[in-house]
Amino acid sequence: MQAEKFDNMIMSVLLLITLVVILLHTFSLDKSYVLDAKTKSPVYAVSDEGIGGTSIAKLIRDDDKFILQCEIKASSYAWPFCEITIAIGLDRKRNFLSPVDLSQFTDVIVKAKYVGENSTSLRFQLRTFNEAYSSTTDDSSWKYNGLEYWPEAVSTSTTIPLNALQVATWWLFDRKIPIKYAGPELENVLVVELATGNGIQPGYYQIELEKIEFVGKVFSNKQVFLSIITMWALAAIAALILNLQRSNRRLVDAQNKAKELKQLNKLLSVESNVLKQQVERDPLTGALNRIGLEQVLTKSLENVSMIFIDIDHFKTLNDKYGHGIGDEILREFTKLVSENSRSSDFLARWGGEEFLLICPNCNLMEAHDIAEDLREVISSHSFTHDIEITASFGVAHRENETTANLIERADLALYAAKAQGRNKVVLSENVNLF
Ligand SMILES: Nc1nc2c(ncn2[C@@H]2O[C@H](COP(=O)(O)OP(=O)(O)OP(=O)(O)O)[C@@H](O)[C@H]2O)c(=O)[nH]1
Repeated sequence: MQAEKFDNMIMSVLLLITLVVILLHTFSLDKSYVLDAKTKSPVYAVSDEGIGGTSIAKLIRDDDKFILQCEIKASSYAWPFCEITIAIGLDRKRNFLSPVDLSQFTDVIVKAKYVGENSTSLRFQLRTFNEAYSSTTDDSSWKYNGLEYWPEAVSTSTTIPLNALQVATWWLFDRKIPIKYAGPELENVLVVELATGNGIQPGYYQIELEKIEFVGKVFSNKQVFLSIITMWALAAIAALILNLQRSNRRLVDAQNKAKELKQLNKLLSVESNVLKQQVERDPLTGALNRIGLEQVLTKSLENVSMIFIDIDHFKTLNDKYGHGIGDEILREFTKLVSENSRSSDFLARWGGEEFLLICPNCNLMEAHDIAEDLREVISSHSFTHDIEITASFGVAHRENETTANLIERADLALYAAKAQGRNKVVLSENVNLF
């Protein structure tokens, strides 16, 4: 239960984290990189003058904008232009400084427009460096990633998705750039350019540039979803390990409990055996008592014979040696009879110095032989204090009769044995003869 609560709590925390991350990513965590009149990067006006053309460009830096004054002149140079160059990766002397990585941004908002009579398209370009094909000293080796567009007359803001930028094909062709580098690369931007468009007619043009703003998310969608998936995957692995540990612990607990129960069972079974012994056994001799005898006789035993045994003149023995010695003799007698009867036989103390030996799978003659052997063993045994005793035996085989009847017949045979002078074995069958 405790573990379940813990799991639910962890699950809720993970869900909450996932939700918060998605919400933050969607509605917040924006980043931007702004280039405006306050930028510290060097900003220049460039024209075709010097590369074969005669156009003149002049840059005025206002408080809140750049103004490019441009006189496009017809000349032998086929592609006259004027341009604002913001050298974000160069120093003031146009030396290579350090490129800026703009690849993590998704869009660029260009706030620029033509003012005055003449207007045409604008060319937005990012010039990038790749050591595979660029040289730090030759700016014509820097890739042209650009887009030409028509600025709105009213709204001066144009949003350009950065994935819409294309590499100038004339540059790819001129520089013999390998195809694998033919696509836009925005990792190492050195220069941001805003130039007049292609096919511009001679005349005076003025461009006002307020701001170029690169916008994007602090983390990319890929990063966010990868982190969420990683978090859930780690949580799943942790949950698996935890559950495995819990199962192992439960297994060990169960095994310990089973062991305890087994021990308890053993103890109970020992106790129950002791109790059974106490209930079914005679405390003095350890032979079965009447309850024990009854248990034996209710078993479905086959071919049962019964031997009634009575120690001769036990009263005299008691009188002579005392009751204590009499008890000792009874114990020793029981031991002797048990040791000299079959392991399948049952010895019970019927009362006083009287015993019954129940012999299953034993016909009358076999029972007679057992009794005879016992008689001899007893009479020849030297008991405690060198006492010698004898016993008389009445033997009966169970016929189709009640137990009481069988006992009575064995008792009668015993009586006959006593009558014949003791230390005798008499079969029930022969009782009537006497
Ligand atoms: N020491 C001792 N004596 C017992 C016990 N139970 C019965 N007795 C004695 O056993 C004697 C039985 O005497 P009797 O029934 O007269 O029989 P007996 O003296 O053996 O004579 P026969 O059976 O005719 O040979 C009595 O003196 C009883 O007191 C017992 O648990 N311990």
